Parts: sequence; structure tokens; C-alpha cells
Amino acid sequence: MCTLKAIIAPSVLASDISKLSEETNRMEELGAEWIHLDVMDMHFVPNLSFGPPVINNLKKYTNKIFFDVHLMVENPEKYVELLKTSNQLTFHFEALNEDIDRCIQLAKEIKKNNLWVGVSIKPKTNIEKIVPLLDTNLIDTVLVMTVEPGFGGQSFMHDMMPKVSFLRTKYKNLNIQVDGGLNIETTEISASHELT
Ligand SMILES: O=C(CO)[C@H](O)[C@H](O)COP(=O)(O)O
Repeated sequence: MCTLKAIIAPSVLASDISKLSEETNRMEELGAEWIHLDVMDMHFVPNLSFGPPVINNLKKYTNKIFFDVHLMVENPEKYVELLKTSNQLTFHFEALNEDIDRCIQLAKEIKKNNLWVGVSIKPKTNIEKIVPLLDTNLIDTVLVMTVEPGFGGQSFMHDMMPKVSFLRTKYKNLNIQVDGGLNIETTEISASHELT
């Protein structure tokens, strides 16, 4: 049986980005334990958000909220040194050309900095491809994208749920995260697949 607890990580992209520290504190006061920070570089995804200077500054104005950084970037290796103030760094399997050895190297580098390691997969990527990486026990979280990464406001892809069930069946203690198109209904659907 899975003993992990459910966590909601509000996305900074959904906030008034001109008031980042107030918005983050507001989420914390409302009970959020994690905040999700989407770094986009206009290369891995066709959109640009914010990067290490903004995240590192924001960290100074928050108390204990967990900084869950989702790197939607090419060459995520370049960001580890720059984002040591965060708590979890999630890189995209596809950004490393699906190269397991490169993923292992990066995961070790992130761990060396005492951060949690996340790996994310895009909707079209077969979940079984990351099994050799998960079997190393270096990964704390798998982020299953339930929209094409890059933009908010897209519809939740229900056909990603078998990936969640696959992961939970095989890895009882893995954190499984979903991102994109989440609302009360789709959050419940996602959670129910985590329980299978
Ligand atoms: O990673 C993401 C998109 O690439 C985001 O987290 C996305 O912004 C989620 O937004 P929404 O809840 O509107 O789908």
C-alpha cells in the first residue's frame, strides 16, 4: 500500500506574476506546502517564463514552502548550480535526448546538492522508457505531463492516466506528479489512478 501523502503544488504561472512574493506567501498562508515554478527557455518549449535570478530572489521572501522547479529547458545540466536554493529540480527526459546515462549523471549532480530529483515526460513519450532510470533509485518524483508543456489553459489529457497507474503499480513509494489541465475533477481522477 502507498503511504505517500497527497500534495497540491500551485503553479506560479497562474499567479499575478508582478507580485510573485505576495502570491507565494498567499499560497503558503492558504496551506500550500509546495509551489510549482515553471522555467521555460523558448527552445525546449515555445514559451519563455522566468529563470534562476527570479527563483533565487523569491526564495528570500518565503518561509518554508517547498520550491518545486520544473525545468522545461534544453541543457538542464546548466541550471543545477544556479538553482541550489530550490528544493526539487525536475528535468525533462526528452531534453536529454532520452539518454539514460545522461539522466543518471544529472540526477546524481542534483542529489549531490541535496535536492530532490524529478524527471518529467511529455505526453507522447512512452513511460516504459524511463524504467531503467527509475530502477536506479535516484528519482524522487516522476512528473507525468497531462498537457503538451509550454502553456497554461489546455485541456487535461485523460489518456495519460495509464502512465500513472503503471508507475504506481511498479513503484509503491515513488512521488507521482501530474501537471496541466488540473481542476477539482481532474485532480480527483489523477489521485484515483495513483491509488490503483
Ligand atoms: O507546465 C505547465 C505547462 O507547460 C504548467 O504547469 C501549466 O501552466 C499548467 O497550467 P494549467 O493548469 O492552466 O494547465
